[in-house]
Amino acid sequence: TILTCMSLCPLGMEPPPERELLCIFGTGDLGRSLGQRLLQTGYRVVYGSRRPHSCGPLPPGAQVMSHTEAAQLAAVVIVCVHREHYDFMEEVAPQLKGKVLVDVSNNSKKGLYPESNAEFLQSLIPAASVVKAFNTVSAWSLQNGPSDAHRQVFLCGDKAEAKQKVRELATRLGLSVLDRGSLSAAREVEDFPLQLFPEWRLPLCIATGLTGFFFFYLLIRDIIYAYVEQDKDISFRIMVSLANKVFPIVSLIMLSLCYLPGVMAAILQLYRGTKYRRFPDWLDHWMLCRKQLGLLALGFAFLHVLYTLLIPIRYYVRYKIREYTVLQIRENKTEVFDTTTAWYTDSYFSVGILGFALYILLGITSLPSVSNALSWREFKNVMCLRSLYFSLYYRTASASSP
Ligand SMILES: NC(=O)C1=CN([C@@H]2O[C@H](COP(=O)(O)OP(=O)(O)OC[C@H]3O[C@@H](n4cnc5c(N)ncnc54)[C@H](OP(=O)(O)O)[C@@H]3O)[C@@H](O)[C@H]2O)C=CC1
Ligand SMILES: [Cu+2]
Repeated sequence: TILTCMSLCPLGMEPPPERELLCIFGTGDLGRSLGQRLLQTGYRVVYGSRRPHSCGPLPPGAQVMSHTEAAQLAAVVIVCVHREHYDFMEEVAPQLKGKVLVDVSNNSKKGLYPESNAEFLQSLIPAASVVKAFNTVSAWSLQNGPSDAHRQVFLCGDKAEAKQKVRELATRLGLSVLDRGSLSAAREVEDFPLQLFPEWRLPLCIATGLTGFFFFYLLIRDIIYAYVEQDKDISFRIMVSLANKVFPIVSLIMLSLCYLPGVMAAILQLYRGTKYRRFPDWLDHWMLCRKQLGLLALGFAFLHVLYTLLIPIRYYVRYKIREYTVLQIRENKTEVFDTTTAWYTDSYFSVGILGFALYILLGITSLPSVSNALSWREFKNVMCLRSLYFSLYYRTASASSP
């Protein structure tokens, strides 16, 4: 633990022994942030730029010169330039012979180019050893101290020595390094930053679609129907009552959508008699966004809890209670206390709260850092408990509602 802690803690790192000089091409956002961190770590940094005299403020202590001059000075060159501009590299090629070239670039879309950026760079400068790294860290997080999610650096390259050099560099920066193999893995590594959002897109669309559908359905069924049939205006119910019907419905559907693909995948494997075949694309995609479906379901359940807690302070509810009390007084009647109802409503709330607590527990355990610390059996028990509470909650809920 102490060892990993030290490798993660930038301030606890030893500075490089002989204040090694590194070269960075490009004085843009990433070039500056990376240079600043490297200088803080104890490296010396020289920038290679198209305009060494007018490139704006650079981190204090850094030198700046032309690409050719800068490349000559260092054994490692970090290319912080977009792939579209890589053609300038060919002019620098003679100075890059035998050097380690670090490719940090990302693309804005998948499949934009036939080969990965790193392989493209290697083909431009065959005499250098290209290593892909740092593309998953951001300039922003480098400046503001990387959080856990932005600590991970994926490395790949064909020359072991070159990779080792970059690995050392990343470790000194307080980043954790994962070796992804040879340069042919660069394409996959370049896709990582693009994969952050697609997993949310589908779940968000489903959530919006379901919310919209059930809102309009309930609007017609409850409010417009009452208006047309009985000429009653109960449109104020849209704000709380209607919303509080939509949220739990959407939450439960999303929760089932979160578990359904796992069951379907299991059935498919049993049917095929093997687990060594790919799932159809739609199922694969669905399986990959289960966590997001579950987290959105949790969000909707949370809204449902808030809206339910709000009920007693609503004007409408207070009015109804007062009206009923006055009616009893007028008619000189007394409502008898019904123990069964008391039991029903209390257990309804209590099981609801416990169910929600377990829902949250499930949400927390699905966070990578927590689930890594749990064994599979612990995780499974959390899930079983939760579904037990849910079935209890909805049984009491249906029994207690009029
Ligand atoms: N910003 C980020 O958070 C991250 C960026 N990256 C990758 O890092 C690379 C650089 O990104 P970023 O710093 O944000 O980009 P910027 O646009 O901020 O900077 C790019 C730099 O490239 C140089 N440049 C621009 N055009 C040319 C050209 N025609 N020929 C030679 N050099 C040129 C310029 O430096 P000069 O004027 O000094 O020559 C410029 O400052 C990209 O490949 C990006 O995908 C990867 C991870 C995170
Ligand atoms: Cu409920």
